[in-house]
Amino acid sequence: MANNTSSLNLSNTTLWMHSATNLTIVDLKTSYLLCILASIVLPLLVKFWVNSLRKQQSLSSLFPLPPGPSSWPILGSIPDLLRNKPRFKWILGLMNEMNTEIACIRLGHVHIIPVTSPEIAREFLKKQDAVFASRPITMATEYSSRGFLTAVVTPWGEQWKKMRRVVTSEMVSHVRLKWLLQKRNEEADNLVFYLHNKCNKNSLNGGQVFNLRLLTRQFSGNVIRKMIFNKRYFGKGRKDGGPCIEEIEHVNSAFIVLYYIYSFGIQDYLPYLRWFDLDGHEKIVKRAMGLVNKYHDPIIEERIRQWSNGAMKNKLPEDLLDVLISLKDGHGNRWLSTEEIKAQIAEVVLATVDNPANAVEWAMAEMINQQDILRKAAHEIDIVVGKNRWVQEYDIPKLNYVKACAREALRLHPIAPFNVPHVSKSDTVVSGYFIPKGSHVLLSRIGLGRNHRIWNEPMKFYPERHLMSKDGGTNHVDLTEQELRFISFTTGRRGCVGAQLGTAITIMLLARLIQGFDWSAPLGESMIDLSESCNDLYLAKPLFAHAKPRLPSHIYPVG
Ligand code: HEM
Repeated sequence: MANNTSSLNLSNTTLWMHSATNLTIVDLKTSYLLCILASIVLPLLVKFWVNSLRKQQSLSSLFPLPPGPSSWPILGSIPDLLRNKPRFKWILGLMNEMNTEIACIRLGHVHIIPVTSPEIAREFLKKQDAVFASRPITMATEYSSRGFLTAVVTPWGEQWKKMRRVVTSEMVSHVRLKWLLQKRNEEADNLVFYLHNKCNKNSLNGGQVFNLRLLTRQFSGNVIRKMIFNKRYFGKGRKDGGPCIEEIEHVNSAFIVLYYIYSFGIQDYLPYLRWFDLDGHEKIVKRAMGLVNKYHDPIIEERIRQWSNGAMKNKLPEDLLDVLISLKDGHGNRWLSTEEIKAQIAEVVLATVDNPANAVEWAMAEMINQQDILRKAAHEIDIVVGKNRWVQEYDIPKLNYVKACAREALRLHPIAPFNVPHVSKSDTVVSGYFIPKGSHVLLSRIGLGRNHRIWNEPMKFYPERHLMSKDGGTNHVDLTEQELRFISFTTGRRGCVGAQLGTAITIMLLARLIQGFDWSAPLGESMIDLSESCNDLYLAKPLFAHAKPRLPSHIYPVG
């Protein structure tokens, strides 16, 4: 037994020794391999690190920052920003003084890069689009997006990708827009019904004077409310199709938020001062966003309850809110949280109301002063559509001149001084200038659209400029401008996803106004005053104009 045991022990020991030897050999081999690998990889890593460090150093030492004003330590040019209002005019004034189409203004720790040249704009948004595909973190956008849950203002990352996908495929895709066409048609019909009704009731020289700022903003608001909530009115509504106090407050609040988004608030450049709300922006934005949400949130919460308690079990989605609630992830759970739904709906309302309303208000003001342009647009509609039916979205491809008028309004009278900011994700060089990581690139909408180098007589409202092609032929016109000679929907990773809907709302609004009515300055005024507001780019005074029906009365919708 003992022998057996010892032989067993012996064999165990031998086995152990064998495996130990094997292990040692394996260990040795592994270490050897690791050493070889390390000796190859480590130097490579170090070289890569040194190179990228050198590249960073060399970028900033080889290339200058774009020209800009001298600035204070820590504060940068914030004292000048505080002294000069409106802030966008001060920036453009500086660029004019320095005779430059790209500049660098340091505000706190942020480099602001304003651009007025389409060639340089294309370098940012086309050539180096991937580098400039983020957005800044600001006080106002934090409120408008409920902490960066949405597609427009959220910095680059997974949340932005998710919500951009939601908006693109579930809210404004071709299929969705076709599905919701009837709702948009109802609002286009309601517009001419409301105007015609008013003209008949209180006729003044065969027509009536209207506030076109109110009309255009309400039309855009009505369309998006119908598409999202399947309703025009939040409250009881009005039989004549006009807005009630709730809808006016809703759209006005949206415009207030839009005004303060990216408006150079001090807290965005010196975040530790946010608590003091030095320029009062936070209080205003919080209140206005609260008013927008006051109308949306109860409807959204109630609808989510209906979907979860089975009340909608056998129903099909009727509007975009239903669509968002019923989206499912790979496990059959709701894909969007309640916060995401609320945030994205509010953002789509903001994204929809401003550009179409402002472009049409300005286009109408310019065209009323140049009646030959108005007549030409009306003539085009008469030829394409006739006088026995209303213009429809399917007519839009054929309404080249009407589209040229809207395009000209977007070029000459943009709603905002700058495009939505693009933030750089790394150091880079553009147009021979060093652009540090984290810079805010601001394409100037008026700097581009009114650039003398690009446009003949840039301050003239002249739709024909969009019809003539370089070879003397006629262009097919649409509202997009990929070459960034002015800003409409821009291009690239952060470009607008709502171009089709935006075009439909803008052109239907403009075309229905022109088709249904003859427009002139109110009685007693020979011309519309085209002065621009001192603080922004709106018409200084809302456009009031006289409308007179121009189609046979049986064509106008009733009730
Ligand atoms: C005439 C109407 C419109 C105009 C002129 C317009 C213009 C713009 C512009 C200039 C941008 C910023 C692009 C950039 O950062 O380079 C933008 C972004 C965006 N727009 Fe529009 N827009 C219009 C209508 C709409 C509508 C109706 C929607 C509907 C959902 C929409 C959704 C968006 C979204 C989601 C973005 C952000 C894309 C991103 O950051 O990834 N827009 N739009």
